Amino acid sequence: MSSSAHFPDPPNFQQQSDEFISWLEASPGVRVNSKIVLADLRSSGAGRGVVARTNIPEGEELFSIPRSVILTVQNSQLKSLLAQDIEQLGPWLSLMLVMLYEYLQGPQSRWAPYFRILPTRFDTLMFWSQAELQELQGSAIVDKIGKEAADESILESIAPIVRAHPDIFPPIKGLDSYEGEVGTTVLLELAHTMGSLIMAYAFDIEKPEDDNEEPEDEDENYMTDDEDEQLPKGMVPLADLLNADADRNNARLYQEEEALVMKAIKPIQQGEEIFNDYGEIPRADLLRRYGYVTDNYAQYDVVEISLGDVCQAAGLANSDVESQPRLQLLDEHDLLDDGYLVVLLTTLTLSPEDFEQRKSKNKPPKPSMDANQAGTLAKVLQAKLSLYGSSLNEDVQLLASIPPQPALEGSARRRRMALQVRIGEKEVIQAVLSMLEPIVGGSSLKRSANGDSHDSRQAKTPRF
Ligand SMILES: C[S@@+](CC[C@H](N)C(=O)[O-])C[C@H]1O[C@@H](n2cnc3c(N)ncnc32)[C@H](O)[C@@H]1O
Repeated sequence: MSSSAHFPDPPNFQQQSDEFISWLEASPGVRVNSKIVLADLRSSGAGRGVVARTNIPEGEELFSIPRSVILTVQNSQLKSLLAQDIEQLGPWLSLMLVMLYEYLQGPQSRWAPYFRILPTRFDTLMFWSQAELQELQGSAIVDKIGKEAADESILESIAPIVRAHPDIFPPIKGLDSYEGEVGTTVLLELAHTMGSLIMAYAFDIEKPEDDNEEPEDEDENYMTDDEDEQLPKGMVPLADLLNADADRNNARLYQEEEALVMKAIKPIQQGEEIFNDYGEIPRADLLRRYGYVTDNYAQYDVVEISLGDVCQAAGLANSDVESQPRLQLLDEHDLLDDGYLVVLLTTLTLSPEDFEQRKSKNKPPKPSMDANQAGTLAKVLQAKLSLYGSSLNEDVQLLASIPPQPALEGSARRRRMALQVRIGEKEVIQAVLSMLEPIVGGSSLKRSANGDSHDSRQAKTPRF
């Protein structure tokens, strides 16, 4: 993670980096280009990162990690120690169990020098207290954290295996067992640490023969339900020490037959940081998955609108498809999914006569955005704005009074990041309200529910 407090032994930071690189380079088949260095970027709040020592041309290999060096279910000894097939737990939980095992092996683990440089504390939302999460009140991200579901999965699938094999999963120092209240709390903490490492560091590992196939787009949650569909995950040493930037990324990991190879995808200048890409994700998701926020990603911020939000603004009693004929009509035509907001608004704002006509022909209306639909959407957005505990103007002023992120620790850092997320989402809302205003006409949109005049912030391109 970003700041020094997230690393277990900050005074030995550089030494641990050096030991890690020595260990890696001594592993059979590993190649590390001498033009790169593992750098200490704590002063800019980015933990470790990889930097170019000299100019690197486009296409040059930066490092190559044989598949046998990746921390995976396949490569760990654990599978030979347990009778059951741990792969059946799915990609998340199986790797979590394997990482728990390797972590508890301490210096005996094949990956011990790797574990020593991985963070043990996280700013991902899974670790925020209720009071800290309060700062994100109004943001849809709070409902995506999935802490309770993750706890349940760990207790159901991981805990019984760990508890049944104290020889394989020894209790950490000072603990008798992973039974009872204290044991369970410690086990959950350890499992979440591994889960968070997987979320922020692991790669989906394609099978060699799948080289040309695009990996599935998943990972929405900390642990998703459709695990059968997912690729196995693995911790790829060094590849996961690249920080990320959606615009400035200059390297990519290629999954080859025998090894995973990081290559420059642009010419890289001496002293430049080498970035991977986590994709164009909103800052709320950056915070949830990776525990940091950067202004570069402000352009990807979104505001999420649920079916329920739209139905409520349109005056429907509920958003139950069975009991709402208008929703039923859309559902029959597969138009209730994401991406059909305008046709939803059009259907919900049809007059009763027009709707009856459409229904009798079993034909949804063509999407349109006149004053009616725009007014309903504006209502949705104003209702969203009213959910946040503060106005955009208040947030902007507050942010201006707080020091930049690298100077902050703990709750202060989290508060600042939540503020950035809130501001981003409210700016999207305000930008859309501004676009709707000429369509709706009149003065109904002049002022948002929180008292922000929305003509001040129009830089954002709204995305839904
Ligand atoms: C895959 S790791 C990268 C290595 C990490 N910096 C470290 O020291 O272990 C991902 C984590 O690095 C941090 N990170 C990645 N990209 C960043 C960036 N552009 N700025 C700041 N921190 C970043 C976040 O804490 C994220 O969870």
